[in-house]
Amino acid sequence: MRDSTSQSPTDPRDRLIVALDLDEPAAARAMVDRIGDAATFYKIGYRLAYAGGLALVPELAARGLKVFLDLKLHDIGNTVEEGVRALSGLGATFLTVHAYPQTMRAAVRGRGTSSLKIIAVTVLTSYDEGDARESGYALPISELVAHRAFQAAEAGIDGIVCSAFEAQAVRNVVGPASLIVTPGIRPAGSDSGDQKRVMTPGQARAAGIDHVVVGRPITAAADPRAVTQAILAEMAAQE
Ligand SMILES: O=C(O)c1cc(=O)[nH]c(=O)n1[C@@H]1O[C@H](COP(=O)(O)O)[C@@H](O)[C@H]1O
Repeated sequence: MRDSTSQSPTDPRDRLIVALDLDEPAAARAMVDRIGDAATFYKIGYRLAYAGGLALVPELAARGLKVFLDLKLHDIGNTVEEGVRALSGLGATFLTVHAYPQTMRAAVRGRGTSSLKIIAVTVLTSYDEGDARESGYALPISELVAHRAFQAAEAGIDGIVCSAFEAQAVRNVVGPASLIVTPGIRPAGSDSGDQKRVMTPGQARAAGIDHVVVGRPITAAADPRAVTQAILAEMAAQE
């Protein structure tokens, strides 16, 4: 399997990003403590960020953990650029923006020389072809994702969020140095919820992704640490 990406994780635990989609920082801290050293990379989305969770970014970073700040920014260029600039010193490793050319170029300018990696969200994993058509897109999802991945590469973006179904096509477009991050990941037998383009951790790894994002299957589990370890073991079996 392809595994020569220059930015690909060296610690296998970094391949799994646990989405801390919880109501408050105290709940997120408790979840991080329960998972313990099984996970090294956490995602803070806007549910938690708007409830005081931005303060967790430097806090988790100071504990040696990596943070994916998933704010999915999209606005006029100046607002995105200055917003990214304001976020770039927090200590996050990844920040998401929507994959629109103006937005992506502005985010790259705002990131400047900081080590923050800008990750572009192509087509949400909760969308199927009908949802994309309803939103006014005539292209099939696979083509829309590839189109946006191409534009992301042109804009100097560091990585792509897509579903694992599009991972190989995206790799062909962005090359080996770009990161591919896939949510919509479900261990076999677990509830898909609102996700529509879904793969298992092992299938995603075999498809050449760099990182999977998993939230509810871990955070809603009776034993989040055990589920985390099982997902990592399933991915390691594909190495
Ligand atoms: O940018 C993301 O992280 C994201 C993009 C996408 O296309 N689909 C998607 O599910 N996500 C996020 O990934 C996480 C998936 O959570 P679960 O469905 O609970 O595993 C959520 O925090 C979503 O906001």
